[in-house]
Amino acid sequence: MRKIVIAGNWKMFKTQAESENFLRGFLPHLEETPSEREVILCPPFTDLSVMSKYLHGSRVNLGAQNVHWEENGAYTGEIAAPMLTEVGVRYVIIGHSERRQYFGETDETVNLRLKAAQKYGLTPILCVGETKQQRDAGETEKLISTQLEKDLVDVDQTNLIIAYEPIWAIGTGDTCEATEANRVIGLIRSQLTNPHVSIQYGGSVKPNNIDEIMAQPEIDGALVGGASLEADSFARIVNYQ
Ligand SMILES: O=C(CO)COP(=O)(O)O
Repeated sequence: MRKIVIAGNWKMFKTQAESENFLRGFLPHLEETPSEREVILCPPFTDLSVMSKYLHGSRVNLGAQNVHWEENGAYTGEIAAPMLTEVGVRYVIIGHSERRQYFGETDETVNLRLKAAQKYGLTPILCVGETKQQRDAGETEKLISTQLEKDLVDVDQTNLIIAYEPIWAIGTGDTCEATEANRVIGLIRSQLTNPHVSIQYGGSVKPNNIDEIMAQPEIDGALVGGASLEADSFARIVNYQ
């Protein structure tokens, strides 16, 4: 069975006080959320500890936005898996296009991070997706196939979530057509050895398009940026019809 997974990626937004304020507004909405839906929030590192305490006993799980492959060491600015698990983190986004684009993330380092996350019991959310230029050149399938091939070397597919995030749809309001996202996600699934991996769509997911996205047979959830920053809007997404 493929699990439905709705995750909010807060990127570099929200102080601790703002994160608590969000939870005050968001948690009451979850009374309406079907129990089989997994709800995850991925805030900045500094919010994790305070949110973990606030979320104690709630059904919301915490995710981080990155993890290093070593257990500790001289890696200024990085974070290690045991530091995350100690504060209650269960998931971690790896290989987001913003990491690949601005911070030198490569398929090789993505692969190292995936394996390290799993070693310490975290479930990685691996992001893949093409640029506008690659899409226009007809290279979408090839690009994603190469990313998967390189990123998933020796990765355990029984503890993995994948997010298809076309880069041109991120933060642009220019959502990928639901049927097209469904098609690409079907292709991603055909390249996996485990048919039960949940595959999310990400890129301008909003309250007004979530129902159509989730109606697609191949799409198992959403990775939401901007629309996860506001309690009412993320609640509407989590409580899609
Ligand atoms: O990058 C994303 C989630 O990881 C998507 O961001 P937006 O929902 O703001 O387009």
